[in-house]
Amino acid sequence: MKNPIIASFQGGLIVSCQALEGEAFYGGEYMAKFAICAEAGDAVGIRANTPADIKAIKAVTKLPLIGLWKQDYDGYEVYITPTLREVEEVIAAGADIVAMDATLRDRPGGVPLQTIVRETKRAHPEVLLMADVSTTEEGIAAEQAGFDLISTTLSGYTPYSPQSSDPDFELIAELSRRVSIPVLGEGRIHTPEQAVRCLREGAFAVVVGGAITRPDTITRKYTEAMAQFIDE
Ligand SMILES: CC(=O)N[C@H](C=O)[C@@H](O)[C@H](O)[C@H](O)COP(=O)(O)O
Repeated sequence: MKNPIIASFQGGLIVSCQALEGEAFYGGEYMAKFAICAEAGDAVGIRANTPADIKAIKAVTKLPLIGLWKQDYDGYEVYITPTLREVEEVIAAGADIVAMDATLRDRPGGVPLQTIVRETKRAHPEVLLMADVSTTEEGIAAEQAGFDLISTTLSGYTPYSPQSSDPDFELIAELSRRVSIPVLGEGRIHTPEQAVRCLREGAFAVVVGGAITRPDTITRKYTEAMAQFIDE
């Protein structure tokens, strides 16, 4: 039988509540408010960055939480939960699922992804692991490595994946055919119609961030469209 958290995601919307340092909404207090709004709007889960935000969100919602910790390491491109240290902190903060970069790129300390997956599963058998990928090959490798879910998070953010301002529907469709674990559509989903298309292409669930939780980006979409009209 499918894990109950995974089963609860089926066909649903997960809202990514993230703001980085320097953004107006930076901080757990604000992210918790976004999570409350997501729950009120019938989202099935939350995705959040940093142990502090994860703790703040867990305090105000019962929704399952996908946690990650973006950390830069000198000389490495991998930044989403790159080492076991971040994995442990994300779990200690209360995440039900840990999302991590599952590309085939080098990781800080030279620790292979398979080792991180194995060690995490050994120490925390109850925690689910989500593979953030940018290509079909990475998704297939992630399933073999023992991940529970795959998300298309990193398509457009690795130099070798398609660079587009829209969701990678092709990747969603291809991965859904090629792996047997759930595939989530994530990344640059701007509209409800695009979220529905992700499901049509085979996505098990959909993760939306900026289009819901980044008011500056949303504002810019309006101002740019209007400025274009004025210029015409
Ligand atoms: C590439 C990367 O670092 N993505 C991050 C992953 O956690 C977040 O910054 C995104 O907001 C999230 O993936 C949702 O995507 P969008 O905000 O486009 O709906």
